[in-house]
Amino acid sequence: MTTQHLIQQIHQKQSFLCVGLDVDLTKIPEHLLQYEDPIFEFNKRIIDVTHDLAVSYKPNTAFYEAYGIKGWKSLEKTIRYINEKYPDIFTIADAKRGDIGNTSSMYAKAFLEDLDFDSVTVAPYMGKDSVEPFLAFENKHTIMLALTSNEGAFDFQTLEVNGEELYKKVIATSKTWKNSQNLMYVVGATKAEYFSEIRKIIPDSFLLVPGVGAQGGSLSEVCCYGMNTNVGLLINSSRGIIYAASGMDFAEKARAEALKIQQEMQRILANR
Ligand SMILES: O=C(O)c1cc(=O)[nH]c(=O)n1[C@@H]1O[C@H](COP(=O)(O)O)[C@@H](O)[C@H]1O
Repeated sequence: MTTQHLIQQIHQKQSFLCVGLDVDLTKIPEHLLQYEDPIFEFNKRIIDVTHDLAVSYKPNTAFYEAYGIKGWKSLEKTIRYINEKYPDIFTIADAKRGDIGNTSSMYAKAFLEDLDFDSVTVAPYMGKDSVEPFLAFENKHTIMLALTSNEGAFDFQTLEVNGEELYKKVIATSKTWKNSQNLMYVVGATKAEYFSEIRKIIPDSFLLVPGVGAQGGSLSEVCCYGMNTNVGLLINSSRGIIYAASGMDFAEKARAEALKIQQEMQRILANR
């Protein structure tokens, strides 16, 4: 999907919500466990009730890999379902990959070609040659960790290196890589006060922003400091939406949570 298409979807739906499909079999409604593929059944229901409120879905691959080959099959069925039924949705494989070049090429093929996601998350620790293989795919996007939502972000990312914080150096350097126009960046919603500084380095890039909902980040603060003229934000909530309830009404409750966020987004878009 092109960035232009994503922007168009954001305006059409008045939403920049990304629903995180982090499915844990111990948390899904019991009545779904009788199906052959409970994870897929859960996802299908969540997707069907939120697709008009969200522009993106982000399965975190850990939640599928944890169930071995069955989990991988559920992931495959989920992405095929979205691509066939809701082709205007921007899909993110949250896999946080990155390795020496030839290995990264294989990771990129797995997620961007075989599974046909629109994007994949990568960790930048191994540098240029570990990220560039992902950037080679036309109309696909590589979402690189910049400043993460967790406490451990302060262990390395904010350390000063030659007078500059490491995360800033990483972002600025990534702009010099081949096909860097295909880069987006992860910035945690729990770090709203950093967005202005980040926007000075990458004013036009899309930012994937996890950390609202269960991690307590503020949507309005993130928008205040992080939004650009194209909106430029995809705000992710996983647990806050998909586990809104665990009974027979889980899908309606998930929709109600997604609707709350979408309505707040609509208000923010109208007032900017
Ligand atoms: O890359 C991510 O998506 C990510 C980066 C980050 O800094 N923090 C973060 O929480 N995430 C992911 O975003 C999702 C957040 O889930 P909830 O906290 O349940 O909304 C999980 O899949 C995390 O792995």
